Formats: sequence, structure tokens, C-alpha cells
Amino acid sequence: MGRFSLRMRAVRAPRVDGRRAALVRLLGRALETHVALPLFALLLVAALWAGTLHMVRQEESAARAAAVEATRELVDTYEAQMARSLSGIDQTLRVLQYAVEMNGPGAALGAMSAKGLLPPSVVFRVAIIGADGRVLAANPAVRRGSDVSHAPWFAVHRERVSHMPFVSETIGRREPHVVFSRRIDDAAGRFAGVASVAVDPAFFTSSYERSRQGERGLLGVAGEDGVVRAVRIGDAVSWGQRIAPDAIDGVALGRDGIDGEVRYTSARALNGFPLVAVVGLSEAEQMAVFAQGRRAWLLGAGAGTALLVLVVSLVSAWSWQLAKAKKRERRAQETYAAASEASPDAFFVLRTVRAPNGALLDFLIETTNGRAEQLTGLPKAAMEGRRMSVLLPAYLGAAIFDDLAAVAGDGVAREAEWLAHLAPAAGRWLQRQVVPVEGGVVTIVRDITERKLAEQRIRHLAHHDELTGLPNRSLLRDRLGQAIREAERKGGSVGLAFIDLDGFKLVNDGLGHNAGDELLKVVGERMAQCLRRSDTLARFGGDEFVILLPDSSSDPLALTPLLEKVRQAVTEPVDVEGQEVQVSCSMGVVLYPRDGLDANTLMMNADAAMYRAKENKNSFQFYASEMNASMEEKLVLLEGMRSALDACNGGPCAGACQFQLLYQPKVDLRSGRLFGVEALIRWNHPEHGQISPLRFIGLAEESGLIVPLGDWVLRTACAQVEAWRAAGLPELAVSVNVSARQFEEKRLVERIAGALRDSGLAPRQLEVEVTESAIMRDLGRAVEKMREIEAMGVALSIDDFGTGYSSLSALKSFPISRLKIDKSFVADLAHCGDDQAIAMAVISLGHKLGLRVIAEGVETEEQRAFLRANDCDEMQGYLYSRPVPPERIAELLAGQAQSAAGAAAMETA
Ligand SMILES: Nc1nc2c(ncn2[C@@H]2O[C@H](COP(=O)(O)O[C@H]3[C@@H](O)[C@H](n4cnc5c(=O)[nH]c(N)nc54)O[C@@H]3COP(=O)(O)O)[C@@H](O)[C@H]2O)c(=O)[nH]1
Repeated sequence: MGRFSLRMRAVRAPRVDGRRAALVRLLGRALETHVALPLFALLLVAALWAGTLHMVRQEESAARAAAVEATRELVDTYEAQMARSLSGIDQTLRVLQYAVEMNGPGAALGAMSAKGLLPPSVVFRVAIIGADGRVLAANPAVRRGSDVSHAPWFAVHRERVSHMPFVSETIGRREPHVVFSRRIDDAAGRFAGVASVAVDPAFFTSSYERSRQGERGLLGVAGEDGVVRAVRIGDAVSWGQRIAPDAIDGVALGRDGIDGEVRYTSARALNGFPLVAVVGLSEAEQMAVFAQGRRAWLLGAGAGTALLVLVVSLVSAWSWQLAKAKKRERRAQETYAAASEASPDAFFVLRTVRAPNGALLDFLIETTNGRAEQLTGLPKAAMEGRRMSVLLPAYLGAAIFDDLAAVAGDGVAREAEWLAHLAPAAGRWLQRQVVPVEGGVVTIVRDITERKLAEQRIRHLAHHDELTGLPNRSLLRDRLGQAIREAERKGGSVGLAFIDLDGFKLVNDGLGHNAGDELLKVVGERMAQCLRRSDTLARFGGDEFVILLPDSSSDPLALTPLLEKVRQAVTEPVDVEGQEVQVSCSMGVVLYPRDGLDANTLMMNADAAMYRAKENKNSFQFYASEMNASMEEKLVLLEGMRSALDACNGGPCAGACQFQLLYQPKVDLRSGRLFGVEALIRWNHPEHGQISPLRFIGLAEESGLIVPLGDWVLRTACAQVEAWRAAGLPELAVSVNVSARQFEEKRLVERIAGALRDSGLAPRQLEVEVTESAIMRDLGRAVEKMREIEAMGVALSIDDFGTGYSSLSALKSFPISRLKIDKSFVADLAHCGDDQAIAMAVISLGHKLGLRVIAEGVETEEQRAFLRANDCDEMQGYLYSRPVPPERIAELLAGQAQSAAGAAAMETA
């Protein structure tokens, strides 16, 4: 039960809370001006109209009461007047009766006149009528004997004995009148005639006062028979209508039968006469003042209502707009609060704290968000409502306060980045955005540490070499520029050394790029250790390094100890992937201002000096102005080579072909038989004489010209060997050197096939010599290509074997037939144990792989003897023959053929 009731409460509570909240919301809404004000205005309008209508009703009652009272007063007055008038008329009738009785009908009027008892004849016409109905006497006089016996009023008296006066209806067209009459009896009581007074009906309504009764008031006399004897409405007097006055002695409101006007009417019976006095006041006229007042009241109330509605509408509309704006602002604040809570940025809404004179003293934290808590390590409650100077005591003198104050001052947003020093954000890069708001500023703080680190990384990458971490070309340029400016200012000197490693290519090509990279790193570190902190060692790419000595001596000799130190550091052996390698370096050195006044000139001259040093290798060379000539010389040489080749290929402006192939014989070491030749190119320059391939093959390789040049060599050699065959000389093979660039060229196989096809040479008579380094540049691709060449039936041999760093395991997979021991190992073969060991190792290795081994550069008998003794298969060298023109080979071949023929003959003999 307990659990049940608890659960019930738990279930109900939210509904009750919900209802209460809805009620509170409703009340809250009702309290909003744009709702409360119209409601209040409605009440006000209702009260205004209730008051107004009440007042109107009061006024109306008063007006109606006044009208009733006025009617009553009027009827009193009129009754009194009529009573007096009727009494006078009746008096006249009685006197007439008496005069007739006393004086007889003929003298009665005279007697009355004599006594001044006749009423004015203008209003009252007095007459005495005999029993036969003939007028006996009248005042004013009428024709004697006029007969009125047919008049109803005469008949009434004749027929009936009554001592009451009779009042006729209003009669007569031309001169309307009401006849008042009394019966005259003789002494015996018989009917003797009638005394009459005819009165103008207007007489009865002459007391009509426009000031009291208005234009449409009513004043009149009616008979008890309901027939109006005289009635006046405004100025119009009429008679004969029928009315039924129902307010005898009272006041009634209604429409009478005379003109349909609604009137307050009152009637009084006139004592002694069968007449009723009637008074009426037009309701419209009586209520006119009230109606006017009512209109004014209603207009006032209407105007008040309209004004109120207008004011309330305006205020409500304004208030509604205000409420909407507030709602929007509230929503925006809610959204802002939600967004700011979800934001990765810290927000601080800061209000300015100012001195009475307006000077900015401080900022007060109004609101902040969760991220701000993390950034400052303070809970929101501890920050909100506190001054910045309390939370950050040092901030008033710091740049951040100046920033906030500036934004609060000029309303222009500002941004800044800084490295935080205070925990918990110490060491982090922060960015602040200060934005002006009403009464303060909003500061948005973002942690940009990651971005800063990335920027630093990018900056470092942009200015440093990725492999060695040394400054790169761009940073070196910057520093060189700076050093030049500094030296210019101080009158000092700057040293610059371009360094190129000798033999690096061999390591890189032979042991692979990883080994090359390792070597570069070690050499870079060693060179850097030789320098001062203020010096810069940069890597320009490949195996090129540059040393910048900003505060250098102007004497080149003073630099030599440092350069020597660097040179020695480089030449120390390096252990690369378990293999000891050794490189050296060639350095070209320049000095500012001696060798150039700007960075470009200095770098160009250092490069030229380095190229000169490269000629000797493992040395340094100071720049001399004539060095630049060699660069130009190179260009001239290249251009000459192009046109020479063009000529050899029968180009349009072809002169004589300046290239020539010499052939160096290759002989079998045991038999001494010439079995092949190596084709070696020569350039017979018209001005410079014969130029060694050592001078131009490198340039051809560098420029790419080696490809067409090599093609020419291939075709010429094939054609030559075929020519020897065609000349009937014994068959021999020709080997052609294929440089690295040639070997990598896509169409090499196609070119070889083309040379064979075009010359008609058998593929077995052609051998392609490739250096170790050319193969090792891209081992996979090289093996693939060698297989294609082998598939054509063309032999392959490895030139200069031992000078590179061939992978011995890879050697097995090479489809080669011959290894050539480099002449550098052969030169000291007779004396140098190392070279002997190498030669023997190469011979042994070659044989183990099933290859023939040839030694080149054999110049002496000792060398030949050693090679022969160590089972070397073949040789070439000056000992047997220098490279010679084809004719000489033909002679040698012919000689050999002759000797062979002689020997055969001797054998046969
Ligand atoms: N890609 C091509 N390279 C070529 C071609 N022709 C020559 N070369 C290469 O040029 C380098 C220099 O050649 P060269 O001056 O012709 O020197 C060769 C021989 O003359 C020289 N040699 C031969 N016997 C001896 C000797 O007893 N003593 C001695 N000091 N030198 C001797 O050796 C050079 C042959 O070397 P190699 O090619 O390694 O067999 C040279 O590297 C040539 O390869 C060409 O057409 N294409």
C-alpha cells in the first residue's frame, strides 16, 4: 500500500506540477502588458458606459419628471383661466336670462348695454332667440327674424328642461364659433326661448405661451362628448377633432388623435360645463435638452472609449512588440546559453564597472559557460558577479584589460592570441575575441594550442628539411639576406660554403634510399657539430649542403681550419645498415663582400666554386671570378654536342659527323684470341680537337642527350660489326656502354631491336654493358628490362663491377653473362693486396654464378699474369690495344685469321 501510494504520488506529481506551471504561465501571460492592458481597458470602458448610461437614465427621469410637472402646472393654470372665462360667459347668459325675464326679449339687450353688462362684441356675440327659433335681439346685430330653430343647441333647450348651460360644437365656416346657451322659461315655466353667447374658438386657446409650451405644445378645450371645441398647437388653432383624454387630473404620455405627436397630456373637467381643458407638451420638445445632454454624454463616452481603445491599442501593440522582442531576446539568450554551453569556446559576458565620472575601472563577470570553468578552473558561481581584477589580480595592468577597455570604449571588436601562464591553462595558446555589447563586452576565448602547434609544424616544415631537420633553402636564403644586411651595417664579412658529397650516389643507388637517407643524416649531424651556434647548416636537397657563417673573417685563409674540419668529419666512415660506407665532400666557398654583394650572386659563385672542387673531389675551393666561365663553357659544349649529333644523324644542316667510335679489343686471357670489342665514343671537335667522353658523357647524361647519342652509338657499332662480317672477317662481338639514363629510357629494348634489324647483325654479336649503379636505381624494373634484352638473344655484362654496392643476393637473378672488374682495381693489382683480394673475389663470385669475368685497364704484364694466375677469363687494356679505329680492328682480325689459318695449316702439316 505504502509503495502504491508512493508511486501514485510519483505519477501524479508531474501532472500537478504541470498544471501549476501552466497556471503560472497563464497568469504570467495575463500579467503581460499587452494582455492585461486591454482587459483593464475593457473594464474601464464597461464602467464608463455603465456610468454614462446611468447618468443618462437619471437625466431622462429628471427630464420626464420635469415635463410631467410642467404639464401639471400648465393644466392647473389653464383650468383656472378657463374657469374664469367660462364663468364670465355663463354670467352673461344668466344676465341675459334675467334681462329677458325683466325687460322682455326686445329690451333686454338695451338694458344690459345701458348697465355695461354686454361683453365685447368682437369676441362674444350675444343673442336672444324666441321660442320659435327666430333671433329676437343680438349684439352685434344680425338680421331680425333669422331662424336658428334647426340648430342642435336650440333643439336641446326646446326639448329638454335644464338649468345647465349648453355648449355647442364649434360651428360656422366663415366665422367659426362655439355657442354657449341657456333656456329661457316664461313665468309659467314654459319654454320661452334661448339666450346665447357665441365665442370665437381662438378665445379659448389665446393663453398658449410658446415660451412654456414650445412649438408643438397643445392647449385646448373639448366637450365631454370628446369633440374638440378649440385646440392650439403652436400657432395653429383647429377644432372638431375627437379626443379621448384619459388623464383626467393625471399626466399621460402618448400619441393623441390630433396630429400624432407624442405628448405629455393632462386634462381637467371644467366645473359647471360639459367641457374638459386639455394641455399637452411635446415629448420631443420637453426631452430636447435631455436628448442633447444624452448625446453629449454618449458622445463623450464614445470619444472616451475610442481614445481609450486607441491608446490601449497603441500601448498594447507597443507592449506586444516589446514582449515579442523580449521573447526573441529570451529565446536568443536561451539559444545562446545552450550554444555557449555546447561551444568549445569559453564565454565571458563582462559588464563595465565605472567611476562616478565615467572612467572605466574594471569589468564584472556577468555570465560565463562550462568551458570557461574548465579554462579557469573556477566554478561559474565563483566567477559570476565578481570583478575581473579580483579573479585575476595582475590583469589591470595587462594587455587583456587594455583590450577590453578599448573595445568598451570605441565599440570595435578586437582579437588577440597569447600563451597562457596561469593554471590550469598554463602553457596553452589561447585566442580571445572581444566583441562590444550594450553596457560591456563579450569575450570569447578559444584554445588554439593544436592550431598553433600545427602552424609551428608547418612553419618548421616550410623552413626545414624533413629528413635531416636542418634549415632548408628558403630559411638559408632568409638568414643569408639577414647576415648580408648585418655585415653591410657593421662592415663585416659573411662566409658561404656549398657542399656536395662525393660518392653519395653510389651509396644511394647501391644500398637503397634508406641507406642514403641514413648517411645524409649522419653526415649532416657531423657537419653541424663543427659549427658555432650562430652559423647555419642547411640542406638544399639530394647530397647538397650549405654552410652559412654570418660573422666570418674577411680572410679566406682564416676559414680553412673550419672547412678542413668539416671535410674530415664527412670523410669519417659511416655505419649504414650494418655496412661501413665512406663518402667525402667537395666544397665551394665564397665570402661577402669579396665574391658578391647579394645572396643570388654569392650562391651562384659558391656553386661554381663547388663544381670546380668537384673536379678534384674531397676538397674545398674558394671562388675565383674565372670559374663562372666553365658554366658557359658547359652550355657551349652542350650546344656543340647537339649540332654534332644532328650532323651524324644526317640532319638538315648536317656537316661532317664529329662523333666517331673507337673499338678496344677484348681478348681471351688464355688463348690471347681477340673475341670482341668495346665501342668507345670520341668527339672530334673542329676547334678543340678530340674531346674525351669523360668531359661530355656526363653532360649528355645530365641534359638527356645521352639517349639519342647512345642510339647513334648502338646503330653505328652494330653496323660496323656487320660490315666486318660482310668483309669476310671472323665473327666477333661488340659491347656497347649504356648509361643509367639510357638504361631507364622506356624505348631501350625497341631501340636495340631496331639497331639489330637495321644492321642485320646477329643478336648474339651484341653485348650491352650496364653499370652496377644503373641497375640498382630501380632493381625490379632493371631486372625486368635485362630479361627482355636477354630474350632478344643479346648478352648483358656488368661494367665497373665492385665500385658500387650491388646486392649480391640480387646478382643471382641478373640475366647477365659477364662481370667486368673495374680498372681502378686492376691499376694497383700488382702491389695492392686489397685490390688483389677484390679482383679475386670478383673472379670467384662470377664463376660461382656461371659468368665470365673480364678485367679492364690491363696495362702491364704483371697485371695480366696475376689475372691469368687467378683464373680471370678475359681482358682489355692498353697492354693489348688502346681503343682504335675500325680499320685497325679489321687488320687485327685479319691478322688473327691469318695466324689461325697458319696455325691450322701447321697443325694439319
Ligand atoms: N655511355 C657511354 N659511355 C661511353 C661511351 N664511350 C665511352 N664511354 C665511357 O666514357 C668513359 C671514358 O671512356 P674512355 O675515355 O673511352 O675510356 C675507356 C678506355 O679508353 C679506358 N681504358 C681501356 N683500357 C685502358 C687502360 O689499359 N688503361 C686506362 N687508363 N684506360 C683504359 O677505359 C674506358 C673504358 O671504360 P669502361 O666503359 O668502364 O669499360 C668510360 O666510362 C666509358 O664507359 C659510349 O659510347 N657510351
